[in-house]
Amino acid sequence: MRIVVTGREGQVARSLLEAAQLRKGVEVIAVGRPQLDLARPDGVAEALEASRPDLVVSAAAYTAVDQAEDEPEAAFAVNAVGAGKVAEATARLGVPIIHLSTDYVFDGTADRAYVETDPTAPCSVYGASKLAGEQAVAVYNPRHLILRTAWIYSPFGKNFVKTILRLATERDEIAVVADQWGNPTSALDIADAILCAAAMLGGEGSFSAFGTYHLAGTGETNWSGFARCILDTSKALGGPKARVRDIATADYPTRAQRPANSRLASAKFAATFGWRAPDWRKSTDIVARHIFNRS
Ligand SMILES: NC(=O)C1=CN([C@@H]2O[C@H](COP(=O)(O)OP(=O)(O)OC[C@H]3O[C@@H](n4cnc5c(N)ncnc54)[C@H](OP(=O)(O)O)[C@@H]3O)[C@@H](O)[C@H]2O)C=CC1
Ligand SMILES: Cc1cn([C@H]2C[C@H](O)[C@@H](COP(=O)(O)OP(=O)(O)O[C@H]3O[C@@H](C)C(=O)[C@@H](O)[C@H]3O)O2)c(=O)[nH]c1=O
Ligand SMILES: [Mg+2]
Repeated sequence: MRIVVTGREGQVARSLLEAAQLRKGVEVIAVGRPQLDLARPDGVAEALEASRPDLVVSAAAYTAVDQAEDEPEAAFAVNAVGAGKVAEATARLGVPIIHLSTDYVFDGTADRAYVETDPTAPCSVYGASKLAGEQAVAVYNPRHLILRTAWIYSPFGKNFVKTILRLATERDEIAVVADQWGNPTSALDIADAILCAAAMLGGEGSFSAFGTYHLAGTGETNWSGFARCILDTSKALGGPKARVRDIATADYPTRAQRPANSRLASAKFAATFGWRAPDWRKSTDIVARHIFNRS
């Protein structure tokens, strides 16, 4: 099976490329700028056709949450129009699409983990642009899996784990918000889950459970708890050390508003695909070992 993933250097794209190396019968090809530029929709179909996919993983996105508040047109061009173009191209090629979306489609006012049927109400431009992307993907290709995930970290690219490790080399104490709750999710786990789902989509027998799924790490924490776990792990592996101080969201002003509760219930994905993420602490340890070259 030939899987084409959009974006070359993204966390999910790089994790998929790495995961595919360990599997027989799966080839992952990453296509990104300049060949495939989601902000220039005219070339999207051509770039995907040229890579002859059996399945497309739509992972590329405008992911700068605060910056999106200042350039909503750019965020919507990539996350809504661009995602729709990718889906349209897959429909024309007659192949399914696995599209990545986010917990930030919710406003965070629920007092429990969100399920797939909960009403969406994004409180940021990024969240709104990703929601518009979900809707476009669903319109253009009925053979879609929309995977809403959250708080992605990995050995690759920019993410919270790498930011906290960097800050720990610069400071003795790091102040981190303790009133936003969610599920840290390793991109290495997402890649594993995607390959598991892809095998079912492309396997014998007709797959019919297309639709929207939540797919996040097992267990929940807040950003401060996540930072503590990262630094405990770092200390144990001989990496940088720092203390974490709990603060409130109001003490850490940002351009974009973020949901106070963005916990996702991933039971539907587990029931359909027989795959569940490891505990988030276990996955944090694995990613930290990759970063420190200690796996
Ligand atoms: N990061 C997170 O915490 C979360 C992410 N998601 C979603 O999961 C998906 C994967 O996220 P992640 O791997 O972390 O993303 P990254 O931010 O690591 O990577 C984004 C990728 O998108 C590419 N990209 C950005 N703009 C364009 C464009 N105009 N044309 C083509 N490619 C472009 C980037 O390319 P380049 O390398 O050239 O910059 C990069 O490869 C995204 O859809 C995101 O919205 C969902 C929940 C949480
Ligand atoms: C670096 C830092 C962040 N924070 C806070 C800010 C924010 O509320 C939280 C996380 O910071 P980030 O910049 O990683 O947050 P953010 O970029 O909003 O992360 C989001 O990215 C997009 C793409 C998603 O789809 C989401 O699931 C989520 O992962 O921690 C601190 O309190 N102290 C710090 O030192
Ligand atoms: Mg960020």
